Amino acid sequence: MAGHHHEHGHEHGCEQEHEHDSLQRPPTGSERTRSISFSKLLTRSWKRNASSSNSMSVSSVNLYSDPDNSKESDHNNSGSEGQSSRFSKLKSMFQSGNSSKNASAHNSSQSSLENDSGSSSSKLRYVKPLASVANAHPVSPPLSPTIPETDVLQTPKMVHIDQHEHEREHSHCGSPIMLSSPSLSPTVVRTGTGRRRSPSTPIMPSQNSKNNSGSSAARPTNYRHHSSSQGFSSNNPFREKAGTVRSSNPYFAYQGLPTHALSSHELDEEPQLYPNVSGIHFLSTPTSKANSLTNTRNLSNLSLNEIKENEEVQQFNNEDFFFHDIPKDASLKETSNDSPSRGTSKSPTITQSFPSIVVGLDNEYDEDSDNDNDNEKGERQMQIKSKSRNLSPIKQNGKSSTHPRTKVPLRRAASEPNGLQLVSPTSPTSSSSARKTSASTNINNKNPGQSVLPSNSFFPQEPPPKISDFQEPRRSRRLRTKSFSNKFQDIMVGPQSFEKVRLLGQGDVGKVFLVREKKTNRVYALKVLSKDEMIKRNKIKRVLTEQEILATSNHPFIVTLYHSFQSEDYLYLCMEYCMGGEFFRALQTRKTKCICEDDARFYASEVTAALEYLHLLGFIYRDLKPENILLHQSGHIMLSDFDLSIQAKDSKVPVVKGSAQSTLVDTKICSDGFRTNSFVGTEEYIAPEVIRGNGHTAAVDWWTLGILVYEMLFGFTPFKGDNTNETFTNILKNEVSFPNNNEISRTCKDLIRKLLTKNESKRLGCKMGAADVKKHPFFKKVQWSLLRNQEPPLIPVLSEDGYDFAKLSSNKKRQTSQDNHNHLDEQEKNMFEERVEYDDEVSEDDPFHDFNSMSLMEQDNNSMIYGNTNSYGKIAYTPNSNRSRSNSHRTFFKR
Ligand SMILES: Nc1ncnc2c1ncn2[C@@H]1O[C@H](COP(=O)(O)OP(=O)(O)OP(=O)(O)O)[C@@H](O)[C@H]1O
Repeated sequence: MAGHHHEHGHEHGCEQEHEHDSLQRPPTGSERTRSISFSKLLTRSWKRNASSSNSMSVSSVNLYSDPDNSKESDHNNSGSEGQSSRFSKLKSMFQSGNSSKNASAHNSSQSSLENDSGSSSSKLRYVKPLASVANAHPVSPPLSPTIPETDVLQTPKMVHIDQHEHEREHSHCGSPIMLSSPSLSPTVVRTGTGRRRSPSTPIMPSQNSKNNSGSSAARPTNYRHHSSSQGFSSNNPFREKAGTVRSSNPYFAYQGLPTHALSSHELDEEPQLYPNVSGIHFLSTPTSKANSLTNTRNLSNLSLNEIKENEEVQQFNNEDFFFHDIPKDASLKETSNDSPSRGTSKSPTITQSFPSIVVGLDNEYDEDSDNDNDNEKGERQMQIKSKSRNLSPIKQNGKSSTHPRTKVPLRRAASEPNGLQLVSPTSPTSSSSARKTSASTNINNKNPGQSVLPSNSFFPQEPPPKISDFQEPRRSRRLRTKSFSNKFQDIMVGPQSFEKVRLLGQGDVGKVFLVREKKTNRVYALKVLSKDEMIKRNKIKRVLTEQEILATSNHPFIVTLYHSFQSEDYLYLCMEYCMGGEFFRALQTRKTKCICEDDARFYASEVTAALEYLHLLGFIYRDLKPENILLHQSGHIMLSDFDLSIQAKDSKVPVVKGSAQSTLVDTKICSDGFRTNSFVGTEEYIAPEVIRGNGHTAAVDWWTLGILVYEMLFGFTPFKGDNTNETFTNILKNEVSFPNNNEISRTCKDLIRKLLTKNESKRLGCKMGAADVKKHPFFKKVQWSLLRNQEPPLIPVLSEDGYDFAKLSSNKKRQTSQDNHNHLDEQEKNMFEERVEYDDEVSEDDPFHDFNSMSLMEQDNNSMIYGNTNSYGKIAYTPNSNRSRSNSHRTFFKR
C-alpha cells in the first residue's frame, strides 16, 4: 500500500500549495486521466458505483464505477445469505484461487481489466519499474517543512479520493525528488535524485504463468534454452538441482530475474537479452511510461491471481545457490552452516516463549480437544501448534454463552514480557472455578491498583460473589491455542464500534482508516481487508502472518494490535494510530530529504531493536523501508506492515552470550537453517540473495537496514538504476559509494558498507544477528536498554491552522459528521456495518478460519482521544527542541 498516497508536493512549490490543489481545485482533464489509470489499479470489488454527484469527486466516479460489480449484490444479500452458502462461496473462491483451474477468478478479473482499453492493470503496481517514469519531471522545488493532510470533515469526498489519487499519481508518475544539498558530490551517480515512494505493494512472489499467453507459457522451454546459453553444461549438478527450485519459482530459472522485473511487453515478445559482465542475462526493461502502462496488463492479471508462495524452503543445497554466476565475494555455500553458535544450548535466562507457530501449517488439534479437561491439556500442548480445531457452530450454545462482555480490569498487557507463561496451564483437575483461580494469579490480568487475590486457602470453597471481576477473560477455544492467547481475549468490539474519520492509506486488498471508537472516543488505525480480494490474490497466508506477528509482538517499536476480527466479507486489524504517519513522509519534509548522522543513529538504533525483537521471535521482516516505519506521536518509530514477513519454521531459543554487563543475544540462531525463496521486498531495498533467487535468511533485514541508513543520510538509495534491471544489476555488482560528504563519519560509512556486503555470509549480522550490529562502533554510544528514553529528532504535531474541532460549531460538527456518513460509499458502509463473525462461528474449512477475532487484554491503553482539540487531519513535524537545545541526544548517548 505504500505507494499510493502521501507523496507531497514534488511538483509544487511547497506541500501546502499541493494540499490546496488537492482540496480545492476541480480535477483537470489530466487528473481525470490519471484517475482512470489509478482506477485500473483497483480491482472490481474495490470499486464503487458512480453514484456520487459531487463534482469534486469525479475521480471517485472514475475510480469506482463498475456496473458489473457482483460484490454489490453479495453485500445486498448478505443479510439473508445463509452461513453455509457463504462458506461454500468462500470455499469455491478459495479453491478457484488456488487450483490450476482457477480460470474463473483469474479470467473474470483479467477480462474486466482487459475491457478497459489502455489501462494499466492492478499488476502494474507490481511490475512497473519505478524508474520507468522517473524522468518525467526532472526538477522539484524545495518542499515546505510541513506535511499537509486534508481534513475529511470539511471535504470528505476530496480527501478520500482526490488526495489519494493525487498521491498515487505522484507515486507512480511524479517527479523524482531532487536533492538540493550542495554538499553532495557531483561525482556520485544519481546525486540529487531522491527516491520516489516505493511501490505500494512491493515486489511479490509469483508463480509461473501457465495461464498467460505468449512467452510465459513457453517459459520452461525458454528456461532450458537460456540456461544453456548461459554456459551451463547439461551435466552441471546445479542445473539438476535447479529443477527443484525451478518448480517453485521458475522465473529465476528462466533468466535470472523474476518476472516482476519485466514488463509484459518483454514477456509477450521475444526476450531481448543483453549480457553483463557477471554473465547474468537480464532482459532490458522498457523505460517509457507508455510501454509500462499499456503492456503490463496480461502479466499483471496473471501475477495477481497467481501469487503463491513456496516459502519454508528450509535448506538449500549448495548447488541451488548457483543459479547464476555470483559476484566474486559471494560464498553463499557457507551460509547455512556458519553460525558459531549453531546447535548450542538453550539460555537459562531467557524466559520468553518463542512461538513455533507456522501459519498455514496443518497441525491438527488433539482429537480430544472437545473435552474440557483435555482442552486445557491441549492448551498447553498447543502453544506450539498453529492450527486448532474449531468448535463446530453446532456445538455452541449460542453467542451469548461464548461472549459475555465482562469488563475485566487489566494491566496493560503490552508492558508484560510477551513470553512469560502467565496464562498458567491450569491443573488437570481444573474446572471453570479453577480457571478463575488461575486467573487470579495471572499477573496479566490483575489490576495494578489492586493486590493479588489471596489464594484459595483464605477463602471459602465458593468464590466470593464479586469474583467475576477477576474472571479469566473469555477466549474462544481456538484463541486459547494461540501463542498470543495470554494477551488476548474474545473480541470486545465489532465494525460498528468504530466511526471512520478518514482514510489513511490503501492497498490492493484493503484500506487503512483512521477511526474513532464510539464508546471510548479513542482513535485507532483500522485496516480493513477484503476477503474476496485476498482469496483472488492468494494473500490469505500473508494476512494470517500479519495477524500472527502483530498479535505476538509486544514491543515499543512495533505497532500495537488492539483488536482483530472478521465479518462475512472483511478482516479487520485495529491498531494503534501512529500519528506521525510514515517516516518516509517525515524524511520528505527535510529540505535535503535527509537527516544528520546523529538523527540517523537514533532511527537506526530503534529499527535495529525492533528487528532484533522480530528475529528473536523467528520472524524475518523482509520489507524494511521508510514507508513501513511509522512515527508514533512521541516521535519514536513503529514498524508496521508485516504482510511480507515470514516466520522461520522451528524457530529456536536464542543463546545469550557475554557478561551481565554486556549481554548479547544471538538472534541469528532463532531462524538458523531457515531459508526461504520468495521474491519479496521493495526494489531499491532488495538484497542480492533475493534477486539471485537462492533463498534468503534473516540477513536480508540487515541489508535493508544498510539501505535505510544510507537513505536517511543522503536522501536516496545507493543502488537505484534507471530501471529495475539496472537497479538489480547495481545491487548485485556495485559497491556502495558515498557522496563526497565529510559530514558522514568513517564509522558510519563502515557500518553501511558492512551491512551492504553482498555476500550474506560475510554481512554484518551474519554471526550473531542483531548483536553484531549493535556492537558496531557506529552504535557504540547507544544505550540500548534506554532507547525509549531518547528524545526523538522529529516530533509529529497536530497543526493549528483551523482544523480544530473547537473552531467548528457543534451544529456544523454534527452536520459534517452526517455528511461524512452520507458520503460513505456502499462498500465502506458495509465495512463499518457488518457483523463480527466470532471464532467459533468460522468453520474449519473456511480459508480465514485461522484469523482470530480477539481483543487485547488491556483497558488503559495509550491510544489518543479523538476530538479533544483536533481532527487529526494535519500533521507537521517539528525538530525536537529538547533534543537540540539541551543536546540531550549527546547526553543520552554514552560518552
Ligand atoms: N497504525 C497506523 N497508524 C497510522 N497510519 C497507518 C497505520 N497503519 C497503516 N497506516 C497507513 O496506511 C498505509 C497502508 O498501511 P499498510 O502498508 O499496513 O497497508 P497494506 O494494505 O498492508 O499495504 P501494502 O499493500 O503496502 O501491503 C501506511 O502506509 C500508512 O500510511
